[in-house]
Amino acid sequence: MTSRETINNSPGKPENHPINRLLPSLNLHTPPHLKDYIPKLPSFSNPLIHNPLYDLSHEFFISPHEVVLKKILFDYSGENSAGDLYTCAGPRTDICFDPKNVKAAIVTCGGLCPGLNTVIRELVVGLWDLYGVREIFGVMSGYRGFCTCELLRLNPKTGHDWHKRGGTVLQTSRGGFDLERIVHSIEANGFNQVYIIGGDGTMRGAVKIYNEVCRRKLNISIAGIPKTVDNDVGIIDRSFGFQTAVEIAQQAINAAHVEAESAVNGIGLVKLMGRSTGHIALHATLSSRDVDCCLIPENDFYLEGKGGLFEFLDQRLKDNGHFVLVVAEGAGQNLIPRTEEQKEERDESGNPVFLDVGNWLKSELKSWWARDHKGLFTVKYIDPTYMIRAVPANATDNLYCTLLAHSSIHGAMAGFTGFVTGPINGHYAYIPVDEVARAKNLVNTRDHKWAWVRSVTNQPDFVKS
Ligand SMILES: Nc1ncnc2c1ncn2[C@@H]1O[C@H](COP(=O)(O)OP(=O)(O)OP(=O)(O)O)[C@@H](O)[C@H]1O
Ligand SMILES: O=P(O)(O)OC[C@H]1O[C@](O)(CO)[C@@H](O)[C@@H]1O
Ligand SMILES: [Mg+2]
Repeated sequence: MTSRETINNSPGKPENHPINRLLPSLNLHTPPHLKDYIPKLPSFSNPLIHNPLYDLSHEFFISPHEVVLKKILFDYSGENSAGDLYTCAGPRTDICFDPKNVKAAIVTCGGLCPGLNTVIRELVVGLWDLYGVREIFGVMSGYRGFCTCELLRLNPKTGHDWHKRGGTVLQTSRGGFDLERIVHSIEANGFNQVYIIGGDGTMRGAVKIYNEVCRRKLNISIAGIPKTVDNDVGIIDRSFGFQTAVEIAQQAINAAHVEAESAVNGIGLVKLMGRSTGHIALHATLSSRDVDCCLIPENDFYLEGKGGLFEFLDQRLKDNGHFVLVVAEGAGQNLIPRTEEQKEERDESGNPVFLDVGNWLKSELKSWWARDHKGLFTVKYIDPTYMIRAVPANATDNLYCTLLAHSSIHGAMAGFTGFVTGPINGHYAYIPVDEVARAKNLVNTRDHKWAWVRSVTNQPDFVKS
């Protein structure tokens, strides 16, 4: 349902200006709208027009033509250097739901992430205060809650302090996705706005729900809110809770550094979350500056021989007497010996189950030292695991969650559906959910950030010569 229009008018520029060459290559990624399949959708005035708290005189409402440019830095003299435009998020003058008739459902799926409770709280407060919606329900325990019909009635009073709490008051789960039962439950309960908060797996589920709702031509808006502590969701700038997680990860690295420095040939080994992406490890490394080597899933490494980890570590121990090693949980999985059964292991959502790279590294380090060295040697392994994600959001993430939730409400009220809300270059946008479900945000080991890690740590590139 994603429509891509080509923009080809260029007001105010001389015909031969080089920037004109960009215009044919701009793609507008419009989120689906209920009108796509319900042509006679009613229209209502946005109640914010009568809200005395808002100054409507200056660019308050978003026009249908306001867009956010994905790639804001480009060379306009080059070929194919322009890019993608996304619909600007925010309130519209006309909305497609009468707030009196809105019945909203909110669900959280997948792993925890700091800020989940803030998003839930702000969805409730925003629906209630901005639009006057009174029928708001939490669906308990992820997608499974639609099937069991476990609902929790929500209002701003019940959720007033949720932004101060880690976790999700609605509980979450993996697996249990049953499309038929979910859409049946949405219809049977009379929900006409469904807010789905989750990561890449959740968004793949949201695409299926949206497609089925669309096929049945139901007047129901499906709104996705991207959540993942790993920061692996593509297109958007970053996911909420990520900064909080990086902050907490610092504490683990600090402790590892203190332990390593205080021992003879001390190694401080920290394993951080990051299933298939090393964003947390990378950002924590860059912020800390105490890290000697950072291992991420996007950059293969090896232990023995020239250019390997042990050679580097040996030299650092000789130079500094200690070593801090940060490893993302998804790194080195191809190096750890495993049984056929372990290779096949999946969690309830179908995600591969990892072996503990930290424990494996610890044991490899000890064997290496015993084999090739004499004298004292200590490895202190710190695995903060869930501690970095089971905390309340920090101030920045709390604000982000609030804007995200309110932008999402404005989008659903305006009749958008099958969309995800997220910041693109600092501006909130509505992105087709199928694009978000496909886009993966990996660490680009060829960009300046990874180069910066290499220059801070001086670690090898692990490319075998
Ligand atoms: N391809 C898919 N189709 C339908 N549902 C899916 C799909 N992939 C995952 N899901 C469902 O989405 C929910 C969450 O998925 P998953 O456990 O992979 O977490 P996630 O949303 O990726 O979040 P995170 O990885 O940040 O923890 C689960 O209920 C799972 O069954
Ligand atoms: O919550 P679970 O099922 O233990 O899964 C943990 C995984 O969830 C995440 O926190 C988010 O995907 C990963 O970093 C981690 O591998
Ligand atoms: Mg995921």
